[in-house]
Amino acid sequence: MANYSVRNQVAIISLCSPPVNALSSDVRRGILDSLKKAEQDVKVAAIVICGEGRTFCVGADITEFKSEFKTFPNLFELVDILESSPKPIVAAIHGHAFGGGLEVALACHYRVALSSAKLALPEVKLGILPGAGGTQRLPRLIGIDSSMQWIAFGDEYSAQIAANIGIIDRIFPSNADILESAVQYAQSIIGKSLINRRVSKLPVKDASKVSHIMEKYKQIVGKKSRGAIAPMVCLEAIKHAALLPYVEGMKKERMGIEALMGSDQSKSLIYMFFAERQVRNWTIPGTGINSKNTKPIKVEKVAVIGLGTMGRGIVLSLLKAGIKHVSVMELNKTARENGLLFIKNILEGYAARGTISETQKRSMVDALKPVSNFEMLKDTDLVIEAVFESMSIKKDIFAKLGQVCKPSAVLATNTSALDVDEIAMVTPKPKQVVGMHFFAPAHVMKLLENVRGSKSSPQVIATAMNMGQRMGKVTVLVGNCHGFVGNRMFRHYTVETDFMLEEGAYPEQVDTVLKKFGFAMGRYQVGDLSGNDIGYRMRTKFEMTNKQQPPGAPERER
Ligand SMILES: CCCCCC/C=C/CC(=O)SCCNC(=O)CCNC(=O)[C@H](O)C(C)(C)COP(=O)(O)OP(=O)(O)OC[C@H]1O[C@@H](n2cnc3c(N)ncnc32)[C@H](O)[C@@H]1OP(=O)(O)O
Repeated sequence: MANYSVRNQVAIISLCSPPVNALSSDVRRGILDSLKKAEQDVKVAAIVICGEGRTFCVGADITEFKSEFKTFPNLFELVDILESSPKPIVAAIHGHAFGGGLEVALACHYRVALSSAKLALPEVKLGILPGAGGTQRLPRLIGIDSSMQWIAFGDEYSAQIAANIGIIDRIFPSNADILESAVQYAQSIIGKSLINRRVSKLPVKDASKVSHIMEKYKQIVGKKSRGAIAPMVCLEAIKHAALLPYVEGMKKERMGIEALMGSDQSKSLIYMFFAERQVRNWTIPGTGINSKNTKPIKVEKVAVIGLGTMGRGIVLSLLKAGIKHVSVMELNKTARENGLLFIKNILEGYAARGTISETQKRSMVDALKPVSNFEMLKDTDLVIEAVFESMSIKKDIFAKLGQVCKPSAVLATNTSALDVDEIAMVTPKPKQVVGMHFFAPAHVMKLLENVRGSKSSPQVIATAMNMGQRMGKVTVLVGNCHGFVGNRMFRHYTVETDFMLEEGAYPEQVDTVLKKFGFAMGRYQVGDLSGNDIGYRMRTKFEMTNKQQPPGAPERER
């Protein structure tokens, strides 16, 4: 839905569809009806489109994709109607202008934004392309090169970056009133010609270089998005913006979206989008305890024990999450020095690439606190143990943590398969113990499996879940069983690939096929990265007939 009002010659069309103002058929209809009112009202000289609540607009309503093409106006039609309005339209952006939301803004004649706003055309992450003129308007505004960067990878950009390259006309401070600022801006452009403000009418500045730019992005996409169809279709559609008039380019864009919408890849990515959100709503089966009724413990000081492959990545994830005090404990001098050097080098790399500023890098390095004994962890809020996958070593560490840590401290183990309850029992407060199973490399991989022990308290679970979300991880709560969920799934995959080795394939041949199929890494590369010894230990424990597993051994042991 959209609300309509008029203030000092400016009509205000405010999208009102909580929580994120997705462009459902009702919202599109509401915009169109309001636009007609504004166009017919002789007292209205300019129009502002804004979003109510936390955001401008996150794009098409993904839940309505199936009927997207059927209802009038679809997004594709709406953007052209907006752009051809005889009265100037200003998009007032706060929060997010994503996907169709940004396409609506591109169809407006001016765009203003709060400095805190984020912009993106992330459709490629749903296996589709920006199907409402995004592939045709963006190149006319910022050129082919930048458009390919924005559209083929779907990343979000700050309003400031968008202003630097010409998408945003005016930035307001993050604490400004976006509507008030936009109305004033709209008043300042009343009476100005719209000739150069209709983006579809603009030429594409770097059109002559399209073949060269296309080749460059084909190479990058081929490497970065191996196996994905949508990025290549996006590049093709953008190429047409350089080669064809707008109307013809739009026909090509339409062919692209029709081919991608409903494809297996798109269906899977959309499933993943909703699944990633669904897991935030965790629950403890049969108890009524859930994410809505349980508060996490406040976590300011975190410690990581062990600076091997996993510990380093976990430390980096915590630093990136903005934790200002990260104690690191590694008793082996060489491992400690190597680990700290690795962390600092990665932070240097982020700063060099502009992912973080120099100031952020310095504050992350300052947050690192090497510690040499357990006593120094006594006021830590959350300890994440990430040492060698051995029950006896972990029990030894948790017994010590149980003695020195404050009673409210959450004690987490990064075990990938061991029994969290067995580890918890060596501490005086097993309810404080939980599993936090990261995947290597932990600063890159988005999945975090939090393991609920039989004694873990709801607050402790909420704290682990909250910390995972603070780190930007897709955080899933799972039960305590051998291999939890991730490794139980992975096991079936490894069994099949191992059969292939038995049948004569080399590990690198198996990996090559998997990577060609689209996997980021081959199965045997993953083994090398995580350590094949971990798999060996897990298999030994898994074995139903080995000495440790007499007949009748409990299910979790099997
Ligand atoms: C004939 C031509 C037809 C063309 C049609 C095709 C054109 C498509 C163009 C598009 O616009 S496709 C959609 C592009 N937009 C996106 O992909 C954005 C998706 N959303 C996000 O990435 C995030 O929501 C956000 C914008 C970064 C905000 O993140 P935040 O963490 O703040 O909120 P969430 O928890 O993710 O979302 C809250 C709530 O809203 C639901 N939701 C978000 N986006 C959409 C959406 N586009 N459609 C429907 N629902 C959406 C989300 O599922 C959450 O719901 P919940 O029930 O609270 O879990």
